[in-house]
Amino acid sequence: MGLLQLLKSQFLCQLIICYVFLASGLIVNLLQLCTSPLWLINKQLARRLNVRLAYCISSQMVAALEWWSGTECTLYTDPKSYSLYGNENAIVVLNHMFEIDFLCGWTFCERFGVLGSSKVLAKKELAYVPIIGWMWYFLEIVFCKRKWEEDRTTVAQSLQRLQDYPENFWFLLYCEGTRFTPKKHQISMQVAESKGLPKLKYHLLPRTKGFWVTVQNLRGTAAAVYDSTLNFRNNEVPTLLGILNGKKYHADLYVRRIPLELIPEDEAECAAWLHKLYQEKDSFQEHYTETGCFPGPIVSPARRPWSLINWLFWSCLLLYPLALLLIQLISSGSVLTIVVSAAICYAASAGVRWMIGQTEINRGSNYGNKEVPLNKN
Ligand SMILES: CC/C=C\C/C=C\C/C=C\C/C=C\C/C=C\C/C=C\CCC(=O)SCCNC(=O)CCNC(=O)[C@H](O)C(C)(C)COP(=O)(O)OP(=O)(O)OC[C@H]1O[C@@H](n2cnc3c(N)ncnc32)[C@H](O)[C@@H]1OP(=O)(O)O
Ligand SMILES: CCCCCCCCCCCCCCCCCC(=O)OC[C@@H](O)COP(=O)(O)O
Repeated sequence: MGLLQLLKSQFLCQLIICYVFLASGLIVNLLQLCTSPLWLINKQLARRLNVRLAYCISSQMVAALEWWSGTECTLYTDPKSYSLYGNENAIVVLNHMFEIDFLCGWTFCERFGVLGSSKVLAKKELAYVPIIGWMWYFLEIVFCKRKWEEDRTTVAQSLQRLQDYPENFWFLLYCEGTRFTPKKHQISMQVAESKGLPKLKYHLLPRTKGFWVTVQNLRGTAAAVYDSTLNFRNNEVPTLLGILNGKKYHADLYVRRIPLELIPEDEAECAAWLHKLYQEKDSFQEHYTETGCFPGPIVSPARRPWSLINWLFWSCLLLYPLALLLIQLISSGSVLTIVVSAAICYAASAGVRWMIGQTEINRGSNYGNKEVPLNKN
């Protein structure tokens, strides 16, 4: 292990990264709250401000991936589509198998200049995660309860609000609805069988309603669907804790641009289209497993310095007062003050650990885990 790698694996370094993230995140959340009155006066300006404020938070996680862990992200795509990425609104359909797939998605958003405005159809539980969830509230992220009866109107309404969004955005949709586990896979394949659909090896059966409602409500707003399939080299199982430890991974992303006009308007036809798309995605994963690459030319965008610059800015701003505070604390000699400060540090690190836990598959939800009564055709 090299010296730099040893440094990266030190708990103190990780503590500093988490402290900067936590302190700057709460400051940004507060600034976002301060933009509330502006929404009534100049909504578009409030949105633009929030895009930049959100960038301050999400780009720190991107910096951890790109600059701290040195993880490489390779893009396989058609060079003709490449020039459109970042210059139009798009719906991104991504497989949901890895704990850091959202972070790899964010990395590509950063490289194409849409990180601050990127959106997702997220489960409601994530709205309550401090910093990220609160930041999302001001970014007009679309939340769902994964109960169609309740979601059908709320999701459509939230999507309609994006029709006059002033910045280009990518709207991420994990059509599988939950992360891949062997049990969820087995149950969803029973559903596939009951519907007479071919079995998938690497994906759960996609839920089609969210996709249909998104396409219908973003017609005229988004230009295309970016069908994206992600995998990691050498059968790696990447984690956020691994990233914080400075572990380097290598992600490969295969993206196909599909103009929105090619997607059927009728709900049943749109569902069938999505099922076919997932069968194709499954074949790309099979190709990856067999050959170690995706079928397509590599056109990788380089990482940009902005996420690192943002992180250095917040570090300079927040580490100096922390150092002063520590010196004062030690020189005060008060046992009570030291014990209270240690308790605050402990509570903060437990909070961060809980947030990291939100990304862990073995702490995931039970959605898709319940056997459903099947009507065999
Ligand atoms: C150039 C570079 C390109 C790309 C870069 C990549 C990405 C970057 C882009 C953007 C980044 C932005 C942000 C990223 C940051 C963070 C993201 C973080 C995480 C958030 C992710 C989540 O929270 S995922 C969970 C929430 N989302 C979803 O669930 C979406 C999918 N779900 C749906 O669409 C659902 O339909 C629903 C949620 C709208 C409604 O849920 P409900 O449960 O009510 O579903 P259904 O009505 O669909 O279910 C009933 C039907 O499903 C059948 N069924 C039953 N059991 C199963 C089963 N186990 N598997 C499959 N199907 C099942 C059942 O038979 C019913 O069938 P019908 O025929 O009646 O439909
Ligand atoms: C600079 C770096 C500092 C890092 C330290 C702080 C880390 C804080 C991390 C907060 C992350 C919170 C946002 C998480 C997004 C999680 C995405 C995700 O994968 O959600 C799962 C859902 O899709 C499906 O849920 P399940 O049904 O599988 O259950």
